[in-house]
Amino acid sequence: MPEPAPEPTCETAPETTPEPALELRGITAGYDRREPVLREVSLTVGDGEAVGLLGPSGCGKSTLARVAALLHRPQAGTVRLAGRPAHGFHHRAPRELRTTVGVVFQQPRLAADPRLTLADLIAEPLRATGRRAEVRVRLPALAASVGLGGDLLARRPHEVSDGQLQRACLARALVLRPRLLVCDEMTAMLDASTTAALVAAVEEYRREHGTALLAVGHDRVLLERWCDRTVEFKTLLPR
Ligand SMILES: Nc1ncnc2c1ncn2[C@@H]1O[C@H](COP(=O)(O)OP(=O)(O)OP(=O)(O)O)[C@@H](O)[C@H]1O
Repeated sequence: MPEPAPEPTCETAPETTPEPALELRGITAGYDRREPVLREVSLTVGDGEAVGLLGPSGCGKSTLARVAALLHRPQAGTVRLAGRPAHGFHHRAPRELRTTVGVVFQQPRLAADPRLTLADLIAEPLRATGRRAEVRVRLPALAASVGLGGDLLARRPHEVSDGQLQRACLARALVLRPRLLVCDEMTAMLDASTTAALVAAVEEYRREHGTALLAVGHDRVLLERWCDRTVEFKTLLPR
């Protein structure tokens, strides 16, 4: 006779919901303390979730993206990354918090150091965080996953197209395996086929690593296809 299955007990561990990748609460931020661009804005991106942020030009989407990426300090409000507070630091947030977010901007030529080869551009965050040994292991696969191969990696930004440079910027944003990727108009300067290739590369990466995404843009059709949900900037303001 087989042993009867044990009765379930109420001591079974409760199911835990993972912390959201990003929680912004009551964010007030801008460039002039008297006239903030963002006033008490709140936004949550769940663990592994993809959220598209839409809104009219100048409403503050990029400012919000920069707050989420810990590149712009808010005047008020709280920022949590994967449940950990990332606000209120005297200088800037510690490195292990900053590296939980990767960011890609609209204009790769403004974001990329013109002196570095694409290989060095992608690998630099690994070197800067003392993980030099991982460069040889991780770089070829990551570069290939964003569609960069052959001699492109040995070229400098002025020797490649905007699309190729943006692929390198995407790989750089992913090289430390962030929990959250922020794409601020990542494809705004690119043609349809390069846009499709970059979005596919992000999606492939997210499928493999469960990375959450905050994608800022104007292209509603693209963001609705790409993301789990889209939000209008105005809905993030207090009611
Ligand atoms: N570095 C800065 N210094 C001063 N003002 C800035 C700076 N960056 C942005 N602003 C201003 O903040 C406001 C919001 O800009 P932001 O770029 O966040 O808007 P956006 O919604 O992303 O716009 P777009 O869709 O056109 O990119 C604008 O009025 C802009 O002029």
